Amino acid sequence: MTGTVSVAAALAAARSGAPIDRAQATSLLACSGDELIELQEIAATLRDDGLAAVGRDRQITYSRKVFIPLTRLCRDRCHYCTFVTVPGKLAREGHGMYLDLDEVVDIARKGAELGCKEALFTLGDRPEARWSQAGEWLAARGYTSTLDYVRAAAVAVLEDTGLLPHLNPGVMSAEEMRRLRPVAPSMGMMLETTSRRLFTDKGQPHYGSPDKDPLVRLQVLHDAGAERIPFTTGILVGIGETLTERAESILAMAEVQRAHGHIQEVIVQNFRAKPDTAMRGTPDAEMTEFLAAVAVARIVLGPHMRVQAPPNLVSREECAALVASGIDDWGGVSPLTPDHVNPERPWPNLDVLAEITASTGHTLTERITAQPPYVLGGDEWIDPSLAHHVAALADPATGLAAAVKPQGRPWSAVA
Ligand SMILES: O=c1nc2n(C[C@H](O)[C@H](O)[C@H](O)CO)c3cc(O)ccc3cc-2c(=O)[nH]1
Ligand SMILES: C[C@H]1O[C@@H](n2cnc3c(N)ncnc32)[C@H](O)[C@@H]1O
Ligand code: MET
Ligand code: SF4
Repeated sequence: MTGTVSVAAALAAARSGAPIDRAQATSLLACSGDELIELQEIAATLRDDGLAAVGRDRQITYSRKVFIPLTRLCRDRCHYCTFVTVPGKLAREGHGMYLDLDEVVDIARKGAELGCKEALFTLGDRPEARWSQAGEWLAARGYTSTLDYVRAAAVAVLEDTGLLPHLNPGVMSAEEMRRLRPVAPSMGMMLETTSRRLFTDKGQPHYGSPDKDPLVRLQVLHDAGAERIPFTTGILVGIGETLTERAESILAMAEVQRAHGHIQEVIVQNFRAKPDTAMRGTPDAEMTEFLAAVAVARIVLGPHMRVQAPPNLVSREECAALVASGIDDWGGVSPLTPDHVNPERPWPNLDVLAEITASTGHTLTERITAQPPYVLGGDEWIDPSLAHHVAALADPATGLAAAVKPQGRPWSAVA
């Protein structure tokens, strides 16, 4: 057990660029007032230096995307989740267990018209393990699992629209990721937290959700690294984790990145209570704590990590505070589809986001789903089966988005 560290000593360590340990990170996560301002300055300077060093002075990126909720059925029951539903409810509302391929392609095609370049597949984890209706729906169409269907849907999007899939289907095995790698330039799964207590203890948000065991999630992160998949992860702030647990979660992501180098971005997402969930009475993540978490993530993960916070989960003024805390990416923003995970929080219009970003002295810059170093990294990171699809949307000089509209093109597996 490390002892407590004074905030002043932890700030001095952060300022000097020394590695930050658990006790120091915990102490920094508690900063408020003038100390928070100092913490934010350290983090923002680190971000600025990192971007300048790679020739991207003051660029803050986003990915123009459509959100494709392939299925809302899930074997888990996270207490904060409003996305998850049950077969009876879907049937009553006249919806299928999954989106059909033509529904998927229809969303992507409308997105392509609006210049979207990413198709974000976010879905429930392995619903067939809990719901026979899910397994039957898949079997009737010749699919062996939800992830098998994700692969087919990604191929349909690539061929019919040219959008690049980003897969966020929850826990995957190494073998499942290997099968999906040729159809998506990037994938992701939030670590959420390393707190095992939030999973093992009755009444806690991850109790009863086998896919939220942090040991399982850390294994996924390591497996994705071994498979050389540009990977997005992150933490959910304010679900009942202590500051020490929050510090441990950030340090764990840094450790994974040191081992494999595949973490293309880290999302720091604030919990927002939803009325129809078990956590409806839990207060939203507190803004001071959230800003400190963003800054500590930046400091621990370093100048070359892309640190992302979604602009739709805070106010306009708070967006500026996120920039001041060291983010350099807004994540996926859609001119078409809602954020189905946070349906009550519309994205700012892209002109407004550009204005907000400009007001902080930065330039809003469009990227594609895989972050520039991975786009430019060739075969090590982008499967050869996707090379043409990616090249069609990327600026070859920067690895960011080119000024083009996606177009469908045939996809085939390259051995
Ligand atoms: O609209 C959303 N996009 C989410 N995204 C997508 C993200 O906004 C971007 O599309 C990706 O970062 C593209 O690089 C996630 C992606 C992941 O890999 C893991 C978690 C998330 C979480 C969300 C989310 O809650 N809402
Ligand atoms: C897709 C990601 O969205 C996040 N997520 C799920 N529910 C909420 C909520 N109520 N508030 C904020 N983020 C949420 C989780 O981190 C999940 O992994
Ligand atoms: C809708 S939540 C995002 C995808 C997956 N079910 C997870 O929790 O990781
Ligand atoms: S957060 Fe993801 S894993 Fe948890 S219930 Fe919702 S869809 Fe399922």
